[in-house]
Amino acid sequence: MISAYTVAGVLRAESVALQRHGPTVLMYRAAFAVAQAALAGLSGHLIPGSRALLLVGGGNNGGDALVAGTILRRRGVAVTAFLANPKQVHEAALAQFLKAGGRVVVGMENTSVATLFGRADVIIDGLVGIGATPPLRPAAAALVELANATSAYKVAVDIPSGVHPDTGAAPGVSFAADVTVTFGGVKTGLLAQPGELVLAAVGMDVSAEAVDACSLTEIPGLLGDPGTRADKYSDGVVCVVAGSTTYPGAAILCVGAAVRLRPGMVRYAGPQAAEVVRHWPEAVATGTVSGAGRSQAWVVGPGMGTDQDALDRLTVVIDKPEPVLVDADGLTLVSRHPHLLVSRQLRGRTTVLTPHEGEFARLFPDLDLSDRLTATRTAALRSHAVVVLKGSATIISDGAHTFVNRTGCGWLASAGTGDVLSGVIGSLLATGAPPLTAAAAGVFLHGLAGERLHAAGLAGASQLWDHLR
Ligand SMILES: NC(=O)C1=CN([C@@H]2O[C@H](COP(=O)(O)OP(=O)(O)OC[C@H]3O[C@@H](n4cnc5c(N)ncnc54)[C@H](O)[C@@H]3O)[C@@H](O)[C@H]2O)[C@@H](O)CC1
Ligand SMILES: [K+]
Repeated sequence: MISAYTVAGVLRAESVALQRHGPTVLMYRAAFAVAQAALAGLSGHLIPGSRALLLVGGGNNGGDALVAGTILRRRGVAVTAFLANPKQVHEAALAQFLKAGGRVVVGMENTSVATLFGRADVIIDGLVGIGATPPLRPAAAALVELANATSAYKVAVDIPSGVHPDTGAAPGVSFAADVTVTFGGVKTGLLAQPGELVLAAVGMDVSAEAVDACSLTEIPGLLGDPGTRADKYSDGVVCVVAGSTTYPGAAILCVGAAVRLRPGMVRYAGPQAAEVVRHWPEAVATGTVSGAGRSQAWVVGPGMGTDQDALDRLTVVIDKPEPVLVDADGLTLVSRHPHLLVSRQLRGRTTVLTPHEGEFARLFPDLDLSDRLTATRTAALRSHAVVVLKGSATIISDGAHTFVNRTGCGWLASAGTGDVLSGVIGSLLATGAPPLTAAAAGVFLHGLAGERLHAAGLAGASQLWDHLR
């Protein structure tokens, strides 16, 4: 797991490190890591003769960029610094940069800006770091837009400018980093960002400042070994309540994910019982929820529709004492009938909600989705549920602990993959895993399966099955 830190925590650790090492050493270490990342991005180019462009703001973040530029300059890279705020620039870093033969550009009118950006092989974003709050001022925003329009390799210093370091919110334009080199500790706002993340310790000890927003890398340790369990019942039974005559595929995808993930028993209850058994002879299927038999967890909603019949099925499942995962049409129905969730909440029953952003907005219309971390945490606290906000970086929270997932790839946003995810998480819930662990691990495995499928040159929700075990 990657622990993450708020700006306040990093600043406390930084003040200790500054006393011990002094500002010059810290900045040099930070800049060295940035220069290394830039050189790695230039691989394939001849280093002497390649071009780097620095976007330099008025604070220490700009100072880091200038020192990184100095290091690159000494390696033979042609480096130009665009000073966004020439009246306020890190003087010592600028002096070193000029001494090393760096070139400085001030203001848009002094040069052919398009040529400058268009020719750059690498662009280093040192406009603002953790000392600023987005949105960016217009001058900085304009530079970021120019940079984002190029195909240069993009390196962000500490945090992509325009991204809130604590929350990951980007209320305006933000630097589209290929890699972010962050110092001391990973800022919580970075966990939800796309792109590679490099941590440069620089000599700060942040251990006392960890917060509980994590990225998952240690799934096997979180889940037990299914091979050691005794029989089909001891591993937990999940019952899937999904599908309709309009959407039979959702039932098959959701059941299939559960069947393929774990060898224990999978039940299905709904109008697609015959189709489900035709696809998955392992599943035990029945037409009605009341006829489904005992289960240790329930998945309700994918493709079930939103008519009275669907509402009736949902209402029966909602009343179950076991953990219930509500997805898709189930979420739409819950947003129309909020008392259904409240009844589980009042009885202290485990609920997992897996909305995409549209469903989230219907469920929690007042929560601001430009800050996805806070929105998910608040939704979890309010609903007493584990909330899984799906997206390019899926966020999983029970209100107290928050995970941010970094596995997956773009096509996982396509139709049917959500049904597979519900089956995966439901299947893990049935093992008795703590709901937050089941949800976070399920999202991780689903993303990993997507990555493997993509690497194999394939895409399609039903093929995810082959990569789940
Ligand atoms: N934590 C550490 O130990 C280290 C921190 N360092 C760097 O120092 C940075 C923090 O430096 P500072 O505190 O000087 O702050 P920043 O450099 O992050 O930001 C301050 C600058 O941003 C401008 N600014 C503020 N709001 C803005 C907005 N909305 N739009 C555009 N410009 C805006 C200010 O006018 C000022 O010039 C870190 O992010 C990191 O890059 C490094 O020097 C290495 C060591
Ligand atoms: K930056």
